[in-house]
Amino acid sequence: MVSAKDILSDSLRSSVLIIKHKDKLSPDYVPENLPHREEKIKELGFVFRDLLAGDAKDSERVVIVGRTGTGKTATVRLFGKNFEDIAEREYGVKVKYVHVNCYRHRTLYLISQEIANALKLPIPSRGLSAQEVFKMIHEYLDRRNIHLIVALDEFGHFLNTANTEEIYFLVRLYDEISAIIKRISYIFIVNESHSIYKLDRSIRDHIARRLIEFPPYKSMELYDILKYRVDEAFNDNAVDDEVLQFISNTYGYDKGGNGNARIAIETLSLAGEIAEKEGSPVVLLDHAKKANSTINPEIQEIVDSLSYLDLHQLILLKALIRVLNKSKADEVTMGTLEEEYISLAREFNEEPRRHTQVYEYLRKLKVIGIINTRQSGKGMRGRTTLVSLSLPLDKRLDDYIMQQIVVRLKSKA
Ligand SMILES: Nc1ncnc2c1ncn2[C@@H]1O[C@H](COP(=O)(O)OP(=O)(O)OP(=O)(O)O)[C@@H](O)[C@H]1O
Repeated sequence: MVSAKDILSDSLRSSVLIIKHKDKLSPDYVPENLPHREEKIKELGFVFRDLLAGDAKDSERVVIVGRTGTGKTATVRLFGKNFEDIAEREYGVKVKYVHVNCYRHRTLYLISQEIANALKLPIPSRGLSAQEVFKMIHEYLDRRNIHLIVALDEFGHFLNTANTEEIYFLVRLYDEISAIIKRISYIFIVNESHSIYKLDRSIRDHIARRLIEFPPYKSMELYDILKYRVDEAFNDNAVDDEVLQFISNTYGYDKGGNGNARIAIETLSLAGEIAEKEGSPVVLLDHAKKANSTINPEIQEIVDSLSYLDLHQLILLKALIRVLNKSKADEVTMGTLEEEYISLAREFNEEPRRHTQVYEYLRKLKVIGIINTRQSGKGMRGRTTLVSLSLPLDKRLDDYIMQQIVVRLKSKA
């Protein structure tokens, strides 16, 4: 009998490795180049270029805003590292860049400690306040003639938890510390712009003067990002072009996706692992599809179940998407939905089904998990059923439903 050890040893020896640098697919890895973020790096350079003058007296601040996975962290980190280098080598100016994650360090005190640690500045063990630590940091920079750029990533967490005085102290530092040369500059990274607009005006006006927006990636942008990662992390010719097209079309913002590079890279990485596990020397479309359904299991299951629905159930679903799109609301009343269904069925030259049948369809769609229903509470005349979609309104879903309707209509003809 073959021992378990032999089986393991054989499988290890014969396994095909197509990912040569796994670390380059990890979310923390910052590549040397960030396709489609070159302009943002230039904009950051523009904001901080006065620090290179040698006699810079003012500090700078800028807010970076964008959805998750739009490259905010990676871009700012890459900028910081390169800016430090260029300042020293080409201008003989000392600039230090420090990146603080405010999710992990969400109080003023923890932020001050983190900056001090990054500068290797020993803090006396007697309990100093955060304000005192900031003063020490400033004096340290002054003594060594250093300008500091602090990136405050996930800054929304600090804004949501800190009290007004702390926020005020941090962002209006040089109202509190008197200095001839203001040595500490900031990059505030926030996930959505509204967290800034909720702020007190005196703080908001102070930080939101300069804003750099990071839009969600379009599919051709994701394609370039993925291609670059493939070159860095995979063996030559190990990834089929269809894989890149599939992933970038799935997540591209212009194709109805969320424009999130992190998920796109994660899908690529997982597709690579699946291919390796199956012993395939090349990552193929099928591996990418499997990876995608692992990452989005519920959505995939629901989308699969659409192919079992019949024509009028699909028309009802399409009608729901249409009214939700029109009304920009999250839910619609049964009455409105039914009216839309009737008119849509007629557009397709179909005789609309009767009310009881439509109710039955709704029940079926609810069982599949694609819609939710609830009874309206107080505040509405009578009681009515409110219907909502349980998936995000997504153009791809809409297109897919339409495609299924067309298939059903054709097979009837
Ligand atoms: N233009 C790009 N080129 C290459 N890789 C990119 C690019 N943009 C983002 N990435 C990669 O995508 C992942 C997510 O990016 P990043 O963490 O910078 O996004 P983020 O906007 O800061 O998201 P969050 O708000 O969730 O922190 C990282 O692995 C990053 O390296």
